[in-house]
Amino acid sequence: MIEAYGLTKRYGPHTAVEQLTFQVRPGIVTGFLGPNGSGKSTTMRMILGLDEPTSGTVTIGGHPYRRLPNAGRTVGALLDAKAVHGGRSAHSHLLSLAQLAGIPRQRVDEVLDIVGLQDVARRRTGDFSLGMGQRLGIAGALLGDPEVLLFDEPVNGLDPEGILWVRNLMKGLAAEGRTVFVSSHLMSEMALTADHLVVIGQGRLLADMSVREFLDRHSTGFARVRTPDGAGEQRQLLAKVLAEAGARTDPEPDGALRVAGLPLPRISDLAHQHAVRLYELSPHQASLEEAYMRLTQGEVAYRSGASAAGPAGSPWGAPPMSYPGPVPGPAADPLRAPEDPAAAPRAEAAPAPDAVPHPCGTAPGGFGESEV
Ligand SMILES: Nc1ncnc2c1ncn2[C@@H]1O[C@H](COP(=O)(O)OP(=O)(O)OP(=O)(O)O)[C@@H](O)[C@H]1O
Repeated sequence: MIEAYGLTKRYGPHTAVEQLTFQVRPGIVTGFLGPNGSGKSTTMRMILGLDEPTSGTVTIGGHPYRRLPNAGRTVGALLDAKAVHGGRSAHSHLLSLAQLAGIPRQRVDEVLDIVGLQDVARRRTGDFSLGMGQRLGIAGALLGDPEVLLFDEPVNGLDPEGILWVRNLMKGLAAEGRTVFVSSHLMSEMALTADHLVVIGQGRLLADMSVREFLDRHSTGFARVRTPDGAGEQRQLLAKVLAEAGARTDPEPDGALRVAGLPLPRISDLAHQHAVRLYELSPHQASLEEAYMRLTQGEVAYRSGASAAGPAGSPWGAPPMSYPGPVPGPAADPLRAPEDPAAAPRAEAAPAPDAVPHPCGTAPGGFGESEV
């Protein structure tokens, strides 16, 4: 169990994390969600003893990370998949970590097998793709067969098959009774992976509840209504009538109307009274992604200038970023802001934990350059 109480981190005048109190329980996957710059990595670094809280506490199994007995075996983490010496092979990287933590050599082959890197185990990690690097980072986290696992954006760079694999891995680890805390800015992915959500915005707690409860609380129902003439006169008349009755209406790209604020029978009655024929009248629930966008609206630290006003006719007013839906390419990632050097986390000199490799793959004192 991970427990944070009043966790706060300030960098000079900037508050990165503010009064966070939450628990991460064993046996389930807990998703840690927030837009870019909301404080997820800072929180994870404090959990792992890599950053000192300005105030508040965070413990794993009742101990601060640095006082954990056998931390290297109790906690595994993937923080930054790129934090690997590019000249070393995957095998030698993992072997160094294993040796420092007193983990038997054969475990290296086991974790390489689990993450599917056995065929490239002797290749330079510098030649690895982003996805292979993620798999290597996950292998490092699993090395000590730990009870508590933290993953910071583990699906970054993975293809659909890799994403599915990570999802099943997380669920499997939780099913074994482990504590699994996984950060993401993609609600759609978390909806399929997590049982519980901790959502933050600008360092503050926005939600701490099950995925089901999150949906029930934050998503709103709406109706889709379609007239035979698409965006023609009939639809215009219906939109006017529904708006007069108190509904919010928004045009959908396919010519339908999205109607919120009126029950379906009332929409049907109004259409009938005004002789508007309907080809569709169907109930819908906003997706988890939409619910998340609504919740974090106004909590986005870095926003894209082009889309800051939101799409025309957005049912959510002016969301912090346009959400174009499942479009391939960079636009599919609604919360990724353009590169902002000011937003890049800077390494903070923190006293090294005990002389064991850190679960996120960084070893106190550094590793040698040569193959082991
Ligand atoms: N060492 C640091 N010094 C100063 N500011 C920092 C430092 N580390 C993080 N920050 C700031 O704290 C805020 C939270 O950053 P953090 O990296 O924790 O967010 P995040 O939610 O993990 O973002 P992302 O999803 O982009 O990784 C940001 O405004 C960031 O610029």
